[in-house]
Amino acid sequence: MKTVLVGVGQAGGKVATALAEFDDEMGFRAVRDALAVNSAKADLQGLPLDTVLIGQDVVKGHGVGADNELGAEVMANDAEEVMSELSGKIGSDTEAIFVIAGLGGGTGSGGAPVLAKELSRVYDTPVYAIGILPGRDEGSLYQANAGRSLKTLAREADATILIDNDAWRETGDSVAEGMAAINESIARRIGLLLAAGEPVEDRSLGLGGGGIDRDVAQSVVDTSEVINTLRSGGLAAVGYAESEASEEPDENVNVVTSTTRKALLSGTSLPGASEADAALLVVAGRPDSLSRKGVERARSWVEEETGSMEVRGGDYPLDSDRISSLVLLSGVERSDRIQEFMDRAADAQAESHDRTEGQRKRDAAETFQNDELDDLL
Ligand SMILES: Nc1nc2c(ncn2[C@@H]2O[C@H](COP(=O)(O)OP(=O)(O)OP(=O)(O)O)[C@@H](O)[C@H]2O)c(=O)[nH]1
Repeated sequence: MKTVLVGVGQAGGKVATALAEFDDEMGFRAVRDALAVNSAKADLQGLPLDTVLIGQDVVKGHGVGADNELGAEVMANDAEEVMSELSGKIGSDTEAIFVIAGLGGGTGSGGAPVLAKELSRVYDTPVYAIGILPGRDEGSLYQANAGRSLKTLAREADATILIDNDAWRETGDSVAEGMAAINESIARRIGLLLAAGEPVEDRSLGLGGGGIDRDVAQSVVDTSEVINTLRSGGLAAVGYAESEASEEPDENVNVVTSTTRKALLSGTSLPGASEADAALLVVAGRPDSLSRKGVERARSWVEEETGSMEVRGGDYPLDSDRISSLVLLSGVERSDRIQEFMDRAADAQAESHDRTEGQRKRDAAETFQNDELDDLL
């Protein structure tokens, strides 16, 4: 999937960098170009990407200090410059544009929905967002910011893949300590998803050694399958797990099914999200040891677990000693994790509005429709 990345804000710039570097190291060539946009000059310095500094006349390069309304405003004011920089990167062969941002801060939280809206207005190419949710311990301003940003982003982007900053945190790690590891996890998952539709070069993938055999490394999962899985719009999540494989396909039936189970039940970017409108399963491994039966069983299991009849899938030939499963879930609005997050965001906003607490029981899917949480735009 030929992709252009735009990282907005600090988290956006760092994750876009991690993803572009992963794609490059693996030789996937799915990431065709990347741009980092920020209102804080210091956060752009040192990034190995092209950059645009926004809001210079307002915040003088110092960032918007977690004020996401100001983040939205400076992006709107300087959208022309950002779009002009992007017009040199987005070509007729671009298959997707990814806007990446941490939703709890200011620049990315406010700027990403504004940019997604503008990109959708100008380009026919699908515009997807990767939205990073603040960890539970990040404070109510971050929760409220993320709630408003997510509500708006979900409306403006064609789909929003959510990453929960608590998802892959080791016990005892603070969010800050775990950040590099989280960014690597995001890069691997999204990187493999983007690569699924691309032919790959003959080099090691780092999945237990070995290189990719050019003769068999064709794209089995087509880019259109990723796009169709995300077509229902709304919120999405990715799950991933890998395990040691046996040489014989028959011995790998259970490896494929158990790895897929692990990917969905304990490896997703949004813990607890398993109910979905649509899903895509990509099982990667050495073709002569990959069990077709295992892949079919895993796909049926994903259908049962997600409650979706729209589960696409395929295997991805990879000369590796390991078998890995990547699951893309689309339409996860009804998950408990989203419900819990939207409740927290609405409470945090109510607190900041100095309101007495309203009705406590909310339906997260409805929170996207009603006015309990203010839109940002
Ligand atoms: N996964 C991940 N999350 C990050 C990273 N850096 C910051 N975050 C999260 O992103 C949110 C804050 O967003 P930032 O990107 O730092 O803020 P910003 O968009 O630059 O906005 P301002 O600094 O307020 O102008 C918080 O929830 C952080 O936990 C990162 O490198 N990786």
